[in-house]
Amino acid sequence: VAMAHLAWRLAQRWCPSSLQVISFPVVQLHLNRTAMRASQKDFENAMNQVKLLKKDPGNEVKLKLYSLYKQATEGPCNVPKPGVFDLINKAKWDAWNALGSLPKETARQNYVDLVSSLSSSLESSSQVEPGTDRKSTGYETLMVTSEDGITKIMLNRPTKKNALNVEMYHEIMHALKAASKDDSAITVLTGNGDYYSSGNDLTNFTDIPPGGVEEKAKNGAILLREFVGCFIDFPKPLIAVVNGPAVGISVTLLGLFDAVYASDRATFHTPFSHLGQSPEGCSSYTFPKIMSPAKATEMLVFGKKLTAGEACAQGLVTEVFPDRTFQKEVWTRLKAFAKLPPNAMRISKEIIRNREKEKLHAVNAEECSVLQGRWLSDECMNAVVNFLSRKSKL
Ligand SMILES: CCCCCCCCCC/C=C\CC(=O)SCCNC(=O)CCNC(=O)[C@H](O)C(C)(C)COP(=O)(O)OP(=O)(O)OC[C@H]1O[C@@H](n2cnc3c(N)ncnc32)[C@H](O)[C@@H]1OP(=O)(O)O
Repeated sequence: VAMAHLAWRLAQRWCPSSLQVISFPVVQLHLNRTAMRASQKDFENAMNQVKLLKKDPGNEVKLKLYSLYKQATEGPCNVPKPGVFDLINKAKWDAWNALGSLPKETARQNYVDLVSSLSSSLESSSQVEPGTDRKSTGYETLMVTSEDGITKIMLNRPTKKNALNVEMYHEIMHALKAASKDDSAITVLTGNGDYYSSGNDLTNFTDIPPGGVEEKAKNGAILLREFVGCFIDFPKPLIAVVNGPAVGISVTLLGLFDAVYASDRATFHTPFSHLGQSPEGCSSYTFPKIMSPAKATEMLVFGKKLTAGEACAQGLVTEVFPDRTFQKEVWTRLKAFAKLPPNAMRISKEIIRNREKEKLHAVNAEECSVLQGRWLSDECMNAVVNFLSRKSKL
């Protein structure tokens, strides 16, 4: 009752009034501006401008910016509606959904107009972090930067140990697609804070759609398959900089990276059986190949946690560095790699990956289908409930 009361009070504060205000000016802008078209460059400039605003424009404007950004980049909202208790994501979903079938170009123009009006009304700073060529904004759960020929995708939910919520899955896919087309030579995935990532956000299981848990599991499997597919198909050298402990899907995906550098503080843990789940990220195929079937079984079936040294000895990690010098040593090395001829690196990766691609996609499909069933099992549901009610941690 207390939860419902709290949710209702928060919903009153957040949603109905702000959403009416959100949708109306957007429609007006649409009518007034149909003749104008913002270019992709204008849109990118506007995204950078938002980052430079010194004053917080407030939640209502941020919701507008968010919805226009999503509409401009992904088109009409067609993702499942978050549950009533997931207030923030629900407010964002409502804002995006309120844009209906507004064309992408118009959303892009409206975004540019809104940012321009904010920039003139709020003081903005023209200072860019020194040495930063480009900073991608518009991400809620990531920090994406590009400099020295390296696009860095940093998982940015440090207070949740960089657990992957549904939004983060989508944003990583988006960032990978953008990185595959930008002018960087290599791409890096890393974590902000003390963890690399604690894996799938277990609250992903809580907002049940009208179609019930079956629909939730089906949507989860579709999302997971698409997500892992982006790693299989990523065309440039992809490097993991594992700054701290890694759990679940953040570990299994490492088998699809081209190099993995780890701090000696990192650990590698895939407690799938403890969670009533089964391996994903193609690990049922890559891990036995990388480390032998028996060692893979210890990790994937018995949930044995490896130190960074052990993971390196078994081939999952390329090299381990002392935590004290980790960042300096790794980035020095990556900057040198990024100076190599990018087309040669891309073609060499293609030759290595192409032999396996079909197999990897087939494995991915099978793993997702098995997991879809697992998510409906009592074993899995009990494990999630135990974590969420704080009865158990890893
Ligand atoms: C059916 C729909 C699915 C939709 C999604 C589809 C794709 C899914 C595909 C992948 C499926 C599974 C693969 C996996 O990744 S399985 C692994 C899942 N991860 C875990 O089980 C880790 C759970 N976390 C912990 O055990 C501990 O938090 C920790 C990582 C050992 C850290 O312990 P700590 O004591 O140092 O810190 P703690 O206080 O617990 O954490 C700080 C806050 O962060 C929250 N948090 C951490 N990890 C997660 C997580 N994985 N999910 C959700 N929340 C997490 C934690 O609750 C704390 O929050 P708060 O401060 O209490 O608010």
